[in-house]
Amino acid sequence: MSNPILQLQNASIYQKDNLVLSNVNVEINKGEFVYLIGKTGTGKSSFMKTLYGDLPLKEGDGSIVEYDLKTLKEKDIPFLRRKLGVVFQDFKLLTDRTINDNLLFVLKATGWKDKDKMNTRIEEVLDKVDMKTKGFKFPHELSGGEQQRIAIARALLNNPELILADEPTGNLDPQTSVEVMEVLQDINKNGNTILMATHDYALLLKYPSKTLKCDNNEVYEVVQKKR
Ligand SMILES: Nc1ncnc2c1ncn2[C@@H]1O[C@H](COP(=O)(O)OP(=O)(O)OP(=O)(O)O)[C@@H](O)[C@H]1O
Repeated sequence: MSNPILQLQNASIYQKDNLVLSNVNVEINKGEFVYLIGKTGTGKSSFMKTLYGDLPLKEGDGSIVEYDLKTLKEKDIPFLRRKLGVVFQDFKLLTDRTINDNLLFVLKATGWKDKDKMNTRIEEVLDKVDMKTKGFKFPHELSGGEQQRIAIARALLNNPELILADEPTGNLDPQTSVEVMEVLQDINKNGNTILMATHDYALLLKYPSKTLKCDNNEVYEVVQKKR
């Protein structure tokens, strides 16, 4: 039985008054790994931003992790983001504190209070991305691939129902991209649903999965050829 975690119907995606994508009909079910591809400027980031409440959904209908995007209020956004894990191309780690303190910052900001529980959760997520021994380091002491693994760990802290990854391998070399992708694949196999925007076609070929394409102001599902 399908169990949509994300549903858009006749949605239009705007950047201010500019229509970026129209008539978007997309459904993502629990447990899926879905790519969002398309040339630069075709609207991948705008699509993602609409999903995490950074751009308003002005036309059409949309629901994500049980939030109605059409009626989403400013005050709902922090709560929506707690049910989403968002991963960016440029990692967005806080440079003035250690990895452990980066993760602690997010836990405190999202309402965690118990110190032991917070430390346990930090260990758990670092373990999931194979970075358990690196918590004491500062971001600049880690490689790009390691920083991205930390960003994925941070996204996992609150057990998100959906992970939105916008070009997570965009700043990484091909070998490191594969390593980060392996982490995302493992997380998906453990039950997390992932939507990943990318223009890395090598990854698509290596890890084939459901693919949505932005092109010509539309989003449609690509049927991958069997090789
Ligand atoms: N802040 C903004 N204000 C106005 N227009 C914007 C803004 N950001 C992006 N756009 C426009 O919206 C369109 C889609 O951009 P978007 O960043 O979503 O594309 P993208 O597919 O993610 O590209 P890339 O792969 O380069 O990140 C482009 O025409 C872009 O110029």
